[in-house]
Amino acid sequence: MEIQIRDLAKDYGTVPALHSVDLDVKSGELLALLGPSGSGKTTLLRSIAGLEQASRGKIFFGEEEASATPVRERGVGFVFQHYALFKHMTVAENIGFGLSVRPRAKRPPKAAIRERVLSLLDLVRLKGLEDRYPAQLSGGQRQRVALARALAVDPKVLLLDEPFGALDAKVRKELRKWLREIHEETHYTTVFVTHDQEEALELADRVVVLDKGRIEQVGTPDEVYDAPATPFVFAFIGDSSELPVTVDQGRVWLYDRAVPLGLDVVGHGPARLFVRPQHWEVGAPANGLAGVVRSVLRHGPGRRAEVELGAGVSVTVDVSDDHAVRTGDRIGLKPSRWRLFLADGQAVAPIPARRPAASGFRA
Ligand SMILES: Nc1ncnc2c1ncn2[C@@H]1O[C@H](COP(=O)(O)OP(=O)(O)OP(=O)(O)O)[C@@H](O)[C@H]1O
Repeated sequence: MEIQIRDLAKDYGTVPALHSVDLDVKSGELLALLGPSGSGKTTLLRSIAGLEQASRGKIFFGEEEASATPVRERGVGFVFQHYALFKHMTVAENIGFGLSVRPRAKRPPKAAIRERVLSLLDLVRLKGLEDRYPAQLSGGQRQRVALARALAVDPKVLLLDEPFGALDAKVRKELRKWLREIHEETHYTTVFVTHDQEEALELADRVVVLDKGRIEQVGTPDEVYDAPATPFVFAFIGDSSELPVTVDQGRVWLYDRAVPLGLDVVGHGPARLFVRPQHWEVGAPANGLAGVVRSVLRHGPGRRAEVELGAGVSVTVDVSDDHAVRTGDRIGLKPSRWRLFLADGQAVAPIPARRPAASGFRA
């Protein structure tokens, strides 16, 4: 079931939480809503569910206007971060609940409900735990039950609000893998909210990056990481350094020094240059932007240096172990990949991406 969101806006009194959001969710895809706290992720998800009344705009499930359909009839499966299962019901009763409370005419026979519950238990890898009570499960197991309960009624869309947010890092990682596997098996159209970029990039087919109630970018994990569309997305996803530069006659200047970008750029005026730590080439001071190494710290398998370029500008640089870079050294830096945004937020030139992004320069 595809979802179309058109010009959706939501205000809480005078506080705008969503501004004119347009979004298409493809049938069968796993879409992440990613953004900092207060960016509107939950409001968007709850609006899709019908739990929040939008101030303006429309939502379609397929051809049908969902925004005109009562919540109960939207056919939405919802899993919350703290979805309290019914404590007095067993796992099997919890999962079968949605089916067992259907009106008599639509309610499957008891044996059919039992069969559906057992197959869902199998799907969420909890076979054998059907007679336990929620208090006898771990947090991760409870979220699996919550997902099975949401799936029991065969929803048109599945909505997950920080489903693993309350769990520890190791369990989160396991459940991430598990959710991806379940998605491969079931292909429910799924939208999930997370503020954890690693979770979004690892799990989702596409990521929607939100800030202040607006969509900044929609793209595959590779697209949002390799070719961020806006300065916000570049700064928010992955590590990066930002240099306040000026574009003049095809060259990019950090104050009075030309930044060695290897090609000319189109545009004029103040701009923001973004570079990821792994995209600096380290050489002699005369061979690039000269700077002084202020610190070198271990970072995963390699090392990461803070390099001061002067005038209060520092950048973070990954250095391989065989580079003898030490605190106090003077080195020269050249960006191998970068992205430049003019003051109006437009990208001047794309980063050569692993997966080719739209290429060419802006006129
Ligand atoms: N019931 C409410 N009443 C008033 N303002 C609200 C209400 N719910 C959300 N907001 C405001 O709307 C904006 C978006 O909130 P929302 O919960 O959608 O953000 P979020 O991205 O999900 O944040 P978080 O990651 O912290 O949950 C915020 O400014 C928030 O303070």
